[in-house]
Amino acid sequence: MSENPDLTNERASGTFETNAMAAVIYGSEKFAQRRREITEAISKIPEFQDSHPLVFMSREEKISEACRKLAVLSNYWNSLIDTSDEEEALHLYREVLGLEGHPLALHETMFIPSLIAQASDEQQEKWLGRAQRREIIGCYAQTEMGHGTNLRALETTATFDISTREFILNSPTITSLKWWPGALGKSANWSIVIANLIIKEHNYGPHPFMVQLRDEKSHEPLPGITVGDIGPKMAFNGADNGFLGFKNYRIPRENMLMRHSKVTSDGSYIKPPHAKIGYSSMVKVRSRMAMDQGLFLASALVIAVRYSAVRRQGYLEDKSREVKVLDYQTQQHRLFPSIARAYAFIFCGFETIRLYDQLLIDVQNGNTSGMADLHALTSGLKSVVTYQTGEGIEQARMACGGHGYSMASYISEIYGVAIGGCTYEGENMVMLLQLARYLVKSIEMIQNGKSRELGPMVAYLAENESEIDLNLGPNEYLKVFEYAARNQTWRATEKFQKLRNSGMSNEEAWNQASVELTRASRLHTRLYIMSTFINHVGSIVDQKVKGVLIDLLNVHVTYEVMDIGIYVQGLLSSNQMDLIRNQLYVSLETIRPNAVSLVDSFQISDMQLRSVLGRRDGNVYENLFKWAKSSPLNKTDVLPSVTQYLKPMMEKSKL
Ligand SMILES: CCCCCCCC/C=C\CCCCCCCCCCCC(=O)SCCNC(=O)CCNC(=O)[C@H](O)C(C)(C)COP(=O)(O)OP(=O)(O)OC[C@H]1O[C@@H](n2cnc3c(N)ncnc32)[C@H](O)[C@@H]1OP(=O)(O)O
Ligand SMILES: Cc1cc2nc3c(=O)[nH]c(=O)nc-3n(C[C@H](O)[C@H](O)[C@H](O)COP(=O)(O)OP(=O)(O)OC[C@H]3O[C@@H](n4cnc5c(N)ncnc54)[C@H](O)[C@@H]3O)c2cc1C
Repeated sequence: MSENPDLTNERASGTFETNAMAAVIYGSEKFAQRRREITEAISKIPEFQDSHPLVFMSREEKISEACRKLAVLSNYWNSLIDTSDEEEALHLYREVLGLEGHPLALHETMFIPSLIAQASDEQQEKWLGRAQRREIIGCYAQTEMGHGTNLRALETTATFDISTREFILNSPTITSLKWWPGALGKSANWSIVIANLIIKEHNYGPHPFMVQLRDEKSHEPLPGITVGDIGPKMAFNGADNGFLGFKNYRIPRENMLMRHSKVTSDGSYIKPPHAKIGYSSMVKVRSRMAMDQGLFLASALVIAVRYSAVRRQGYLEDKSREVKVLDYQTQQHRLFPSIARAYAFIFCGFETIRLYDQLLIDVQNGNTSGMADLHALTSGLKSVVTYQTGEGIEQARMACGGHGYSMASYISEIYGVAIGGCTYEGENMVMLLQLARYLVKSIEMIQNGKSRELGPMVAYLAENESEIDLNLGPNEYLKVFEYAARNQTWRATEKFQKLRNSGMSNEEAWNQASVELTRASRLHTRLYIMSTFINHVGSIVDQKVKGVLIDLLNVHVTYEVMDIGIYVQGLLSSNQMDLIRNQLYVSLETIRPNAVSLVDSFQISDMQLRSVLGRRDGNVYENLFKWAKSSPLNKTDVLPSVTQYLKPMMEKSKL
C-alpha cells in the first residue's frame, strides 16, 4: 500500500535531509549509517519478527519470545554488528527485542560493565570472556526487599572464613532477600551480588561478589540458594525480575571482585582508592540514561507527530475539509517542546557516556578525582530526564486521543518502561538530593573565598547578575536559567544553614530544606541540558540542519524559561515574559513544516516502534482495523464466557 499522502506532503515540506539530521543526532555519519545498515539487515531475517503482536501475549509468552529471539541472535551476532561497539549492540537489541525487557538486558548493561570496572585482571581473564561470549548469563543483585536507596543498610552478608578462605553468604531476614534484579528470577546463572563484607566481626560495608546461582548444565538453583520471579510489573514484563536468598552459601575468596578493594588469604582488608568506587556500575547506567530516555521520548513522539499529521479533526478557516490535528497550536505546544527535549537529552547522553568512558580510564590509572563530579551530574540528569520523559510521553499519548489509549499505539508500554527509570538506579528525589550535596558544598566554597576552585559546571554560582536582553538569542536565555538556578541554590543552601545554625541537627536541617534543595538540583540540571543543547547546535556544520536545530532550540529555550517563570520573577518584567511567550508561539509555527522530518530523523524503524498509529507509511485506519481483528477475543464470535455466564443470566432475567 502506498504512503498516506498527508505524510508524503509533510515530508516534502521538510527543509533538510533526514539522514544528515540523523548523523547529528547519533553523533556521526558513520554510526547513523551503521544503524540503518543494521536495521536493513535485520528486516531480512524473518525469525526476528514478532511471532504475533507482543501486546496480545501473556508474560510467559513475552519472556519465551524474547529468549527465542536471543537464541536466533546468537547465530547472527558477529555478522550484524561490530561486537566491540556498545552503541551498535544496543541498537541491535532495541531493534530485535524492543523495550519490554529481556533476559540479557542486565547482563549487558550491568553484569559485564561491573566485571570491567570491578574485577581484577585475573578475574576478568576467568569470567569476562565467558560473559561476553554469553556462555553464562549474569545479573546485578543489589536491592533488597527492605532496602534499595540506602545501600548502607543492606543486610546480606559475606563473612570471611579464614580457615577455608571462603566467603559465607547469608540473607538473615525476609527484608534482606534480594528483590528486583532483572533476569535473576529465571534466566541468570551468575550474578554480581552486593553484600556486606564481614571479616573478624568487622563490617566493611557493601562490596561486589561474583556468585554462581544455578548449575550450568541443569540450570537448577544451587543448594543454599532460594531464587524466583517477583511477578508482573507495571511494564518490563519481558524481563524476569527476581528474588534471591542465601543460606550459608560458600564462595571462594577469589570471587570477591578485587580490582579496587581486596581481602588477602590471611583476612587482611585493603581499602579502595575511593570509598564509593564500588558504586561504579550504577554511575555507568546513570550515564547512559539521558540517551536511553531520550530515545523512549523520541519513540512516543514519532508516533504522536506522524499520527497528528494524518488525523483530521475539526476545522480552521477552510470548512470543506477537517484539518490535521498537528495544525492546532495546542497540539504543537503539547508536542514540539518535547521534540526539543528528546534531541537535548540524546546530546546530553552522548556527553555523559563519553565522560563515563574517560572516568573509567582515569580510575584504572589510579585517578579518582572525577568521580564526585560525574556522580553529581548523572544523579541530577537521570532524575530530570526520566521525569520529563514520562511527562512528554503522557502528553504524546493524550495528543493521540482515544487511539492513544489503545495498546495499538504502544505508547502506554513505552511510558511504563520509561518511568521505571524514575525509580531504578536510585529513586529520583534521593538522587536530586545527592546533587544538592554537591551544590551546597559549592556554595560553601564560595562563602569561604574559594570560588576559583569551583569546577566549570558550578562556576556560575559565584557570578553576579547581569542585564538580560532577550532579543539576543539562546545565550541570553541561558543567563536567565543561570539566574534561576543560582538564586534557588543560594536560597536553599541558606535555608539549610540557617536551620542548622539555629541548633537543629545536620540531618534534620537537611530534611527541612530538602524540597528547596531538590528544586535547586532540578534547575541546575535543566541549565546543564540547555547549555549542552546550545553548544551542540553551535558545533554543527551542515547549514540546513543547523538552521532547523536553531529553530528547535528557540522552542526549547522559550518553553523552558516560561516553565520556570516563578523563579525569574525578580529578573524579568511581565513585558519581557509576554515577549518570551510570543517568541515561543512564533517558534512553534516556524518548526511546524519540519515536525514530521524532525521525528523521522530519529530513524526508529516500524519493527522497533510496534505502533499502528506511528507507522512510517501513515496508513493508520486500515491497519488499526486489521490489528483489532487479530485480537484473541475475536477468534470466535461467541465467547465461552457469554455461553457460560451471560446467556444463562439473560435467560434467567426473562423469566
Ligand atoms: C539503562 C541502560 C539501558 C540500556 C538499554 C538499551 C535499550 C535496550 C532497550 C530495551 C531493553 C530494556 C533494558 C533496560 C535495562 C533496564 C536497566 C534497569 C537497571 C536497574 C538496575 C538497578 O536499579 S541496580 C540498583 C540501583 N540502586 C541504586 O541506585 C541505589 C541508590 N543509592 C545509592 O547510590 C547510594 O545509596 C547513595 C548515593 C544514595 C548514598 O550512598 P551512601 O550512603 O554510601 O553515601 P552518602 O549519601 O553518605 O554520601 C557520601 C559521599 O559519597 C558520595 N558518593 C555517593 N555515591 C557516589 C558515587 N557513585 N561516586 C562518587 N561519590 C559518590 C556522595 O556524593 C557523598 O559525598 P560528600 O562529599 O560527602 O557529599
Ligand atoms: C524496573 C526496575 C528494575 C530494577 N532492576 C534492578 C536490578 O537489576 N538490580 C537491583 O539491584 N535493583 C533493581 N531495581 C531496584 C531499584 O534500584 C530500586 O527500587 C531503587 O533504587 C529505589 O529504591 P527503593 O525501591 O528502596 O525505594 P525507596 O528508597 O524505598 O523509596 C520510597 C520513597 O522513599 C523516598 N526516600 C527514600 N530515601 C529517602 C531519603 N534519604 N530522602 C528522601 N526521600 C527518600 C523516595 O524518594 C521514595 O519516594 C529495579 C527497579 C525497577 C523498578
